[in-house]
Amino acid sequence: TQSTRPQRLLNAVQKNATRGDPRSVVKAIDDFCRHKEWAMNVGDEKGCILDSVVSEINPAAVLELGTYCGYSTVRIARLLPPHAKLITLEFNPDFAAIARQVIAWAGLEEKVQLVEGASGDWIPKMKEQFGITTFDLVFLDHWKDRYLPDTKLMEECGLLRKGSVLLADNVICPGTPDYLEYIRSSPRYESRYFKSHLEYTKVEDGLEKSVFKG
Ligand SMILES: O=C(NC/C=C/[C@H]1O[C@@H](n2cnc(C(F)(F)F)c2)[C@H](O)[C@@H]1O)c1cc([N+](=O)[O-])cc(O)c1O
Ligand SMILES: [Mg+2]
Repeated sequence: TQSTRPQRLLNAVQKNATRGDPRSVVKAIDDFCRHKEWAMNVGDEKGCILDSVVSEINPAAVLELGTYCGYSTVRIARLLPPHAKLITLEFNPDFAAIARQVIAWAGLEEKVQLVEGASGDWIPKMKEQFGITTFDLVFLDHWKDRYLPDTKLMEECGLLRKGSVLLADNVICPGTPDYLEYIRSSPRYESRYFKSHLEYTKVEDGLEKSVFKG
């Protein structure tokens, strides 16, 4: 049977990274995607911007929308203080199965809760299911047409507090025009664009960091 790209990415991690060493897992995936097969991880260039935002916030509660193979999950979780929690949502069970193994290889299972399903189903249940009051950081990297509806849903469900940070990948490529329009024109957010490049390419892309004003 043919292997899938996520399976080949996991194989590269298990072959080239050291168990329990998140940095080596991140490097193994970046090397694989740069030299073997491109994959839609946030990547090393935008990943450094992600790292700086995570380190600045030092969040206790993080939500990631779009786990895929777990690359940004590992990038974020490796920087979290003890007892901090990262909940990552993944819709595709095959991707989730790969991501669980990548997260385990990095030795970060304790800090990560991978939840399978749709954002529309899970966002309203975050408080009751996981004892979350509000998220300090949300990383949006899932289907680009879901960024806006899910942001509105998080607002409605009271999951954002004054100072909560939304960090959105791909606001240029593939692009999230309705989300950008909303977040940049809303008086309830202070937004800033971090110009970068689409992972492993020279194409422009960037991250939009938006602070909720409550
Ligand atoms: O399409 C892109 N990303 C879509 C990413 C989608 C990923 O998010 C999951 N998801 C869907 N709903 C949920 C929720 F919320 F329910 F959990 C999670 C999907 O199953 C998939 O693994 C993309 C494309 C390019 N590109 O260059 O084409 C570059 C990138 O960085 C990208 O992120
Ligand atoms: Mg992305």
